[in-house]
Amino acid sequence: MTQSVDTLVILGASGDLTSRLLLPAIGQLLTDQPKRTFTLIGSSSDDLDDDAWRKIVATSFSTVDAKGPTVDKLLKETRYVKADATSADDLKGLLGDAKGVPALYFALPPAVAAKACEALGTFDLPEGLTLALEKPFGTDRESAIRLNATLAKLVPEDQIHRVDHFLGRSSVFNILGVRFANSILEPLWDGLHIERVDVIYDETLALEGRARYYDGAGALMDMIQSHLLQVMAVLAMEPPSTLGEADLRDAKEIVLRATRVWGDDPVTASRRARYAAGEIDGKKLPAYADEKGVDPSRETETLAEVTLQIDTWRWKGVPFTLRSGKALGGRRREMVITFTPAEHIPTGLKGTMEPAKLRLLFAPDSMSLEININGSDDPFELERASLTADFGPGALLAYGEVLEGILDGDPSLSVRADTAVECWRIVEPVLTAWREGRVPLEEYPAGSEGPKDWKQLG
Ligand SMILES: NC(=O)C1=CN([C@@H]2O[C@H](COP(=O)(O)OP(=O)(O)OC[C@H]3O[C@@H](n4cnc5c(N)ncnc54)[C@H](OP(=O)(O)O)[C@@H]3O)[C@@H](O)[C@H]2O)C=CC1
Ligand SMILES: O=C1O[C@H](COP(=O)(O)O)[C@@H](O)[C@H](O)[C@H]1O
Repeated sequence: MTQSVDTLVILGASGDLTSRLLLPAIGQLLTDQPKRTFTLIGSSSDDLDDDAWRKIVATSFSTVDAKGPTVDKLLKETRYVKADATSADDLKGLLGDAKGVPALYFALPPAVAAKACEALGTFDLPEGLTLALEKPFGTDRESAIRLNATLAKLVPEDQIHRVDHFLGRSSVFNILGVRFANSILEPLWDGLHIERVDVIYDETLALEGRARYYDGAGALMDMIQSHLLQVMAVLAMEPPSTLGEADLRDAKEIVLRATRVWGDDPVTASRRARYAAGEIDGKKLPAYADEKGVDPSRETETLAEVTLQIDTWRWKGVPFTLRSGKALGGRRREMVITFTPAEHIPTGLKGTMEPAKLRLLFAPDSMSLEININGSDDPFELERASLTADFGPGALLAYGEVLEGILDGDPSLSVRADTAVECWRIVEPVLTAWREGRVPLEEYPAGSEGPKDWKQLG
């Protein structure tokens, strides 16, 4: 731990991200690493006072059983400042108030965060200021380029953290261990031995009152353009020499630069759908279009699927399909690597001929390698067996890993400027085809597996 930040200012302190994910991660980090000391300031446009804010912090901390003198000290000293994040005067006041080296965490809707960055360019910023921006970074490729240019005028690139909390998930660290700490998988990790790769993140959660943000984003921008492309990059990248910031981020960037929509045809390579009324776990859910704050004419998708190709020797001909959706009947969150079928099964063996599959599951993290083995009764009758292993949950929550990087000035887990633009470049043809109505918006009942005729992945 070489902490470089003295005061963490969260803009958007009254929002969902702050209370549900950031504050619990801070509580856990301080419980796990009690030598850390920093001041926390919460800020948003809401009329809160210090006591109300402390209550929010304490409630979030209690969800992770945060305790110890460092936690108590932070709780006692944390303050709330009402501010408009897009006002230069308010931001100047906030930063002027911060002790030592500050970090600004933009837990704000993306358009508001972009305006806040422009406002920061109108006055002198404190030495060492760190900026942490949430995904989605910008709202399209052009705006991401503009936002990068604005940020580059404010602070050096290594003080900019474009947060993608999936990069802090133990599931992503597990890919690195399984792939690069064994000599049995990496030689098979290419188009000669792998038929397809699917990354699936189906949630049972629905809109959860987030229309203000989600209705302008949808499943493609919310999950695929950011998180799932990052996961795919780690699955597909060349083995890096180290896990240092430059090696890791270069390796991801190279693979993303080679990625494009399968066959350059977004119409056949993508699908979108929106949930209709239904039921999940005995709870009735209204149609997405009827949720509070949703404008149905925007045709925002709540389930998206895109197939990509990676133009490298290693991945020629291998489809990578990324899928994510809300209000689905079951939580299915996994990366599935389907190997090519055996070249020749000796005549005399019968039964299942399915290719081997490696499944890496997100939280709780586990893996299973599904293979064909001889049957227990008849040795000539093949059966399916699964070799499984559980991974530990990791010492820190994903946001704890991310915050640790921010507080210690290590950008390894953050998305680099060029990569943020690349991710928009990859999905842009799909966004355009959808906007032009060239891919129909289908429907699925909440609580189902998605539209009936969609092929099962993995
Ligand atoms: N929620 C989640 O699960 C996740 C969210 N994210 C990202 O985090 C970001 C925030 O999302 P989320 O917390 O869900 O959104 P919310 O709408 O719940 O919260 C947004 C926050 O921003 C504040 N805000 C909006 N405009 C201003 C302004 N001009 N000045 C000051 N404060 C302002 C709001 O305050 P007020 O209510 O007073 O307007 C509120 O505190 C998004 O980019 C999202 O993609 C990323 C991962 C997960
Ligand atoms: O960034 C987001 O991620 C969550 C899913 O991540 P999890 O770690 O909470 O499972 C998703 O629900 C949300 O819509 C999205 O903004």
